[in-house]
Amino acid sequence: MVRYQPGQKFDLHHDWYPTLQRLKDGRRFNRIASFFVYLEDDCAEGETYFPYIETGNLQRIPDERKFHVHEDGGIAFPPIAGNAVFWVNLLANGTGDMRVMHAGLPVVEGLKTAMNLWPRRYAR
Ligand SMILES: O=C(O)CCC(=O)C(=O)O
Ligand SMILES: [Fe+2]
Repeated sequence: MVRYQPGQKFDLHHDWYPTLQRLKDGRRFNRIASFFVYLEDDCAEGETYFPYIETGNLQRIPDERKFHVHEDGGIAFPPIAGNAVFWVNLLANGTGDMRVMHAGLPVVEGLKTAMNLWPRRYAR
């Protein structure tokens, strides 16, 4: 769970681990994908921002309320309670994909609450 009050943000990062995480039973894993679910959207701004995702070849006009092209490049998803963003974190060879770097832009007013679900890929 993440919760933001006015002025709070989450700086640019990726959700995948640079090195595999190790469990007590010895298994090692990374976060293959992310589901980011907005639970509370009673706020101004606070978009989830992906600076390296381009929309150049979109086949249809997107709904601007769901996401928009950011003025600095990339795309941004405004928090809408009940909506979720899904993306894949790892390349086919298991290493992290830099294109899914993202940030939680500052919340200017109100509260934003959201939940992360991180399915795992285990090393064999
Ligand atoms: O708050 C956001 O929009 C992004 C949060 C995030 O990236 C995370 O919790 O890993
Ligand atoms: Fe994240």
